[in-house]
Amino acid sequence: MACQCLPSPSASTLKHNPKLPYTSPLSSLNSLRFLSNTNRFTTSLTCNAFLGGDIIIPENLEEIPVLFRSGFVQFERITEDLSDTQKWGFLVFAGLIWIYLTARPGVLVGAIDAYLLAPLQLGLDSLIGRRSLKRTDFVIGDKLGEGSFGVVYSGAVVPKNVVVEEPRGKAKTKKLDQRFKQKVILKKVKVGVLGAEECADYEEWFNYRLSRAAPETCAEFLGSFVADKTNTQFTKGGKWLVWKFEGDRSLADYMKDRNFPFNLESVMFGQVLRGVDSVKRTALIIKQIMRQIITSLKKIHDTGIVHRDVKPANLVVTKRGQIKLIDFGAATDLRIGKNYVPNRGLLDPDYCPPELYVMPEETPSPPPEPIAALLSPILWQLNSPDLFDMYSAGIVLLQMAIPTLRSAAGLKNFNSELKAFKYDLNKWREFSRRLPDLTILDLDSGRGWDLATKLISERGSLRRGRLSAGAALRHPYFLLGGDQAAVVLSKFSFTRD
Ligand SMILES: Nc1ncnc2c1ncn2[C@@H]1O[C@H](COP(=O)(O)OP(=O)(O)OP(=O)(O)O)[C@@H](O)[C@H]1O
Repeated sequence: MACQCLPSPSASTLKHNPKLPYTSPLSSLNSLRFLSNTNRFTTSLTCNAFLGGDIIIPENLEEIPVLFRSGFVQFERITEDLSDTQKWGFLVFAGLIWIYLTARPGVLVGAIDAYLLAPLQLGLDSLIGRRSLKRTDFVIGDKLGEGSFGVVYSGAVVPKNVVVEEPRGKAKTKKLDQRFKQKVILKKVKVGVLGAEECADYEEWFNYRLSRAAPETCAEFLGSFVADKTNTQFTKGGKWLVWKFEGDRSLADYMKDRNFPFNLESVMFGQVLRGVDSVKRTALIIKQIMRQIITSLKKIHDTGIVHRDVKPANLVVTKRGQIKLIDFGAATDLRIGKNYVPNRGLLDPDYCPPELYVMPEETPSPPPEPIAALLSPILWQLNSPDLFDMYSAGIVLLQMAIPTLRSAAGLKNFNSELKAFKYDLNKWREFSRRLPDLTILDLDSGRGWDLATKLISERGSLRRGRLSAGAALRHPYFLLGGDQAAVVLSKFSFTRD
C-alpha cells in the first residue's frame, strides 16, 4: 500500500489528527493517497514534484490502471541510468513535445488520419463499393450552377430495378420522377480547362478528409466516377463528383427573399417563435445561423483546413435547419500545405479580407508533406490563417443583420466604403453616407455590433487582430443563448407552422 518515499499514515491517523491535512502541501497530498488506487499513484508522483525527490515506485503495481502501469514501467526502464534531474528534464521535454504535437493544427491527429484512418476509409469504401461509382448509377437533372472548374447538376441514384433510357437529341437532362428517391448533387469537371482536374482532385481530397474529421460540417460526399463513354451528358474520361442532396436552397437563396430571416424561422426552430417581437425573432434566427457557421468553421480550422470561400452561396440549409459548408475547391489544408500556392487568392472579392491571402505573400511553397506537417504548429501560431475565414463570416453577419447589404450592389458599396475607412467598422458607422439600419446588431448593449467589429478588421502587425472561431463562440453575443433555448424547445414541440 505504501510507497517508498513517504511514511504512510493510515486513514484513521489522518482522521484523528486534525492538523495533518493542513500542515503542508505535502501532507495534504499524502492524505489524498487514500482516496483511490489511481490517486495514490498520481499523487505520489506529484508530491515528489513538491519535494524535488526520487521518482517513486508504488509497491503494489497491481493497483494502478494498466495503461499507467505499463507506461510507468517503460519510463523506469528507459530512465534507469539517469539522475533525478535528468529524469525530470526528460519528463518536461516529453511534455513539451506532446504539447507541440497536439497544438493546432494537430500534427499527431493529422498523422493518425493520414497513415491510419485514410487507408482504413479507402479499404472500407472499396469493400462496400463506394469507390466504384459509375456513370449508369445516376440520372442527371437540372443545372444548378457553374463555377470556374465545374458545372453543378441536381440528380438522383438509379434504383436497382429501374432501367433508364439515355436522353436523345437536345434533351440533355432528365426530369427526375417519383422512381428516383435518393437525390444527389453532381459536379461535372470541365474538360480541357486549365487546372480544372487539379481543382477537382483537391475538392475530392478535402471532402474525404472532412468526412473523417468533421462530417457534420459539410455536405455528405458520396464519391466520384469517370465517364466511360461520350453522349449528350457525358464526355468519356470526364470526372464527376457526387454528394448527397442536402437541401433545396443555400443561405444566399434565403437572403434574396424579402421575408428573410423569417423564411428560415420554422426551418431553424421547428415553429414560429410565439410571444417574441419581430426584432427579437430576427436577432434570434440570425444568431442561430451565425452560431452554426462559426461552430463549423471552428471544427474545420481545428483540423488545419481554411475554407477560403465562405459566403451565403456556399452554405446549404438542410430540411432540419442545419447549415452545411459546400464547395471546398478553394480550401487549403495548412497542416500539410495541400492546395496552398503562395500568392494565390481565390476568394470572392465581396467576402475577401484585406490581406487577400491566407499566409503572408513571402511564405514559400510548402516542403514535402511530413516536413510541412512538423512545421505547421509554428506557421499556424505565427500567421493564424483561420482568421481569413473569420472575416468572411463577419461579412455574412453584417449582410444578414443589415437589410441594405443583402443586394449585390449594396454589398459592393459597403465594401468600397469600408476600404476607404481602412477596414475600421466604427468609422464606417460614424461616417457612412448610407445610414445603415443597425437595430439588430445594437440589441443587448450592442453585442452583435461588437462581434462584427472584431471579425471585420485588418490583421494588424501581429497578424491577430480578429477573433478566431473559438474566441468568437465565447463572445458575449453568443453567451446569451436565446437561440439555443429556442432550438432545444423546438425539439419538444410537435406543432409546426
Ligand atoms: N450537397 C448539396 N446539396 C444541395 N445543394 C447543393 C449541394 N452542393 C451544391 N449545391 C447547390 O449547387 C450550387 C453550386 O454548387 P458549388 O458552389 O459547389 O458549385 P461551383 O461550381 O463551385 O459554383 P460557384 O463557383 O459558383 O460557387 C450551390 O449554390 C447549391 O445551391
